[in-house]
Amino acid sequence: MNDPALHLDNIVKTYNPGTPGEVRVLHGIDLTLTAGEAVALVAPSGAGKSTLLHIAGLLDTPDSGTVAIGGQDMTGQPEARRTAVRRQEVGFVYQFHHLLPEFTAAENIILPQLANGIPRATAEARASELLTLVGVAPRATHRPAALSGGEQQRVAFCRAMANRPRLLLADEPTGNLDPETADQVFAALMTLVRTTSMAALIATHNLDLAARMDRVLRLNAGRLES
Ligand SMILES: Nc1ncnc2c1ncn2[C@@H]1O[C@H](COP(=O)(O)OP(=O)(O)OP(=O)(O)O)[C@@H](O)[C@H]1O
Repeated sequence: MNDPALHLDNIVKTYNPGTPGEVRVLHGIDLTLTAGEAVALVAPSGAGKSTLLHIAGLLDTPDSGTVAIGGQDMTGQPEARRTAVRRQEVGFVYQFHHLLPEFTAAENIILPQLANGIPRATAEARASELLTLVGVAPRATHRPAALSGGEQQRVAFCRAMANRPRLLLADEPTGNLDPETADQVFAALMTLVRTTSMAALIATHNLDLAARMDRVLRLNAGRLES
C-alpha cells in the first residue's frame, strides 16, 4: 500500500557499449517517487531525459540497476509482464498529443479503458469526469482536429490517466504550446495529479513551471541532482 509509485536504484545505461559509437547516458540514477508527488525533471538537451523516462516507464531496460513500480521489481521480468504493468500502472504524455484523429476526445479516453477490460459505462463516466476536471467537457464529442493545441494536450493528459495509473511520466508536455496556453495546460495537469494522487515525473525546460512542482531534479552528466 505504501510502496513508492516509482523506485529507481543505481540505474546505468550506455548505448552501443564497447563500440566507437558508445554513449554513456545514465551513471547511477537513484529516484523514489511517492503517491501524490509532482516532480520536475530538468535537463539540457541530450542529457538523457527521454532515456530515463523510457526506463522508468518500462519502455526500455537499463544495463544494470533496478526499476520498481508500486513495489514490484521489474528486473528480469518477461516482456509480457512488463507490458501488463506498464498498461495498468503507467501513463505517458508527450510533447505532441498523439490522439487518435478519427475518434472524439471522449472516445480517445474511453478506448484505453475498454482495452483494459473496463465496462463501457464505467469508462464513459471516467472520461467525462476527467474532461470536466481539465475544463474540456464541452468539447467531449469533438475530434482532435477540431480542438485547440491546449485542449488536445489536456485530452492527452486525461487519456494517460484513464486507467488510473500509479505513475504519470510526461516528456515536455507543454513544450509545443505558447506560454499562456502552457500555463493553463500545466494547471490542468496539476489538478489531475492532485485529484488522483498519482505520482508524476514531468520533464520540462520551463523553469517557472518546474518551480511550481513539489521537487525539482536536474539530470547532469548522467546523474540526478536536486
Ligand atoms: N538508440 C540510441 N542509440 C545511440 N545513442 C542514443 C540512442 N538514443 C539516445 N541516444 C543518445 O543518448 C543521449 C541521450 O538521449 P536522450 O534522448 O535520452 O536525451 P534527452 O535528454 O531526452 O534529449 P532531448 O531533450 O534533446 O530530447 C543523446 O546523446 C543521444 O544522442
